[in-house]
Amino acid sequence: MRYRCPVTSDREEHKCDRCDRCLSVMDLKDKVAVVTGAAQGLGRSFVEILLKNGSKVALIDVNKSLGDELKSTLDQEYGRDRTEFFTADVTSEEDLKGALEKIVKTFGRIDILCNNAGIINEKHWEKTIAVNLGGVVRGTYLALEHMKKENGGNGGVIINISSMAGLGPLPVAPIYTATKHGVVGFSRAMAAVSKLADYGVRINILCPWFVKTSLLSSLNSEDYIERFLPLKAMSETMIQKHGCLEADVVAKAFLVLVKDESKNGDALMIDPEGAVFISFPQKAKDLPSTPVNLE
Ligand SMILES: NC(=O)C1=CN([C@@H]2O[C@H](COP(=O)(O)OP(=O)(O)OC[C@H]3O[C@@H](n4cnc5c(N)ncnc54)[C@H](O)[C@@H]3O)[C@@H](O)[C@H]2O)C=CC1
Ligand SMILES: CCCCC/C=C\C=C\C(=O)C/C=C\C/C=C\CCCC(=O)O
Repeated sequence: MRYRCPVTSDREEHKCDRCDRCLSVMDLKDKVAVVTGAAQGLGRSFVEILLKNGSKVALIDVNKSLGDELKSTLDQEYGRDRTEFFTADVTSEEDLKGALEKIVKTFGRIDILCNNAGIINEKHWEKTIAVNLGGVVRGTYLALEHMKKENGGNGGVIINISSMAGLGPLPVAPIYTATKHGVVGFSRAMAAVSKLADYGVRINILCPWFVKTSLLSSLNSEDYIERFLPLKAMSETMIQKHGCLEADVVAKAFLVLVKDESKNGDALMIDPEGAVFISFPQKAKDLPSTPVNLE
């Protein structure tokens, strides 16, 4: 059957820059992907969309029982050789290093990493920083050792999960906001490093609006919001007004960041109105600004 562009309907050579033929697109068939925080919620949706696109997926989570349960569900649908579950806490260097080494032993390589594990806990804020920012830094550094071309890796792509709270403030959760801004800054800087040092690895960021997962129930726990409890109604109003995303919709945006080879250091924001790439200026000096008179 002759090719027909799904965007322009062209049958001949063309340049719409929107279809798979015009864009440089990563083929996920037989690629090896790793997802942290994979046992439920967004992580689970990322695992499933990678499997549907032909990848093998290593699931990492601190919750062993949920991870084992998901592994047996996936075995029935995709076959036993397509996934493996590894128990690891992303705050532990020993755990995560060990898990990635076992993954390379099992599957032979790592092509895709999604640093997704995250929590909201404003009371135990040091833990929130350790998981949300520390886990992303650790995962990125450890996986690059296996993925970068200078070490004999095949290159690939790392997707770090931030939030819209990585682009603007979520008043009910200042520490969470700080970690998610940190994920954006770290990922952009590492994307520049990867390009300059020719690692062959793209590093991108996903920034979702509120999603229907167990994380949302943090909003109902005084233990998690602590001193910011009076601001709880503000977040509830935001959700009532704009709605809440389904995890499988966010997974479609994740897939764009994985596949589009032209994206490195890019942040994709997704809310109930749709998905948009965020335009950051190249330099801080190019940010919108207002002069201040110091005299
Ligand atoms: N649900 C939402 O509204 C939004 C979530 N996000 C981000 O998406 C990511 C996933 O969140 P959800 O799926 O909503 O949460 P979730 O609570 O449904 O799932 C998180 C998973 O991470 C695992 N996990 C937690 N700490 C871990 C650790 N130290 N090591 C390994 N695994 C660990 C949990 O066991 C759980 O399986 C997080 O980074 C979150 O900040 C971003 C925007 C909105
Ligand atoms: C401590 C309880 C918080 C409960 C909220 C639960 C989950 C939230 C997860 C998020 O990542 C939040 C996602 C989107 C909203 C973030 C910022 C608001 C928009 C900022 C802006 O528009 O400038």
